[in-house]
Amino acid sequence: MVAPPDNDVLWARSLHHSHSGSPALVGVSLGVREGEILAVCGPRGSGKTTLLRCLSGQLVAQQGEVWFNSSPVHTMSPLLRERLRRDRFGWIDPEAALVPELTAWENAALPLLLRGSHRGAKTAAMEWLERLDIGECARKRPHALLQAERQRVAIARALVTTPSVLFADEPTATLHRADRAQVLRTVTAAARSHRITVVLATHDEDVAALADRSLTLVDGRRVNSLANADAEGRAECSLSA
Ligand SMILES: Nc1ncnc2c1ncn2[C@@H]1O[C@H](COP(=O)(O)OP(=O)(O)OP(=O)(O)O)[C@@H](O)[C@H]1O
Repeated sequence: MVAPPDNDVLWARSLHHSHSGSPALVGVSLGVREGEILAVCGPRGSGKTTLLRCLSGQLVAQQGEVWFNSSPVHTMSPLLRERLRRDRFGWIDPEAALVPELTAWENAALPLLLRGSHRGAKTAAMEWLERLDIGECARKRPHALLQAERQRVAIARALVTTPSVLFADEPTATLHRADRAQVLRTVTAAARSHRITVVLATHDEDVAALADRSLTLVDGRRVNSLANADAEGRAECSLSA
């Protein structure tokens, strides 16, 4: 087992994974630099979600390696992987799964509350809700929120711990076009200002254009990697993959 390059926060080598015998990832390798925003593009069923789940330690690929900050994720115990996800990663799903009994701010603060970081949890959650333009919804429960508002709460929850890496799986797929651009700009600006590395799965070219770099999967295989010359406010471009 050879350790990855020091300057990649996340690194994967030759990932292979099948679901019930049908291949979802076929030899995918990549590296992501600290603070980089990488878009993982590809049509439906091309393996984007499976790749994000392998990189974040939710799933261990049947073959291949995943490293986070020079630690092998693929050989970690389930408990260590869970801790890694809780302490260092944020995750946004296409549709918000919020706790119905909790208010918006309590949902957003949940990762901090679960860590036992009660002090400052509400302030941090409120700051993210304000930044995502839903501060006035803080006391509402999910059933009283619009779908777009629920998704913003889920985004606030993913950012509230200031994770090292944010995994965003089609984070704006359920939003209207106008909402989509604004939410994505907020997320990418927040990531850049806090040096959060982002791995963003999308099949939308407009979304991918906000990243520093994009790679494309087709039928579970990597077909290219492009630096986005005009990504907004981008950090220095990484060509490490
Ligand atoms: N839990 C599962 N059980 C069986 N097959 C699965 C499972 N998850 C994914 N697949 C299959 O694996 C392949 C890759 O799916 P994946 O969800 O990773 O792709 P995707 O690019 O994220 O697609 P989408 O844009 O539709 O979410 C697809 O053929 C999909 O049907």
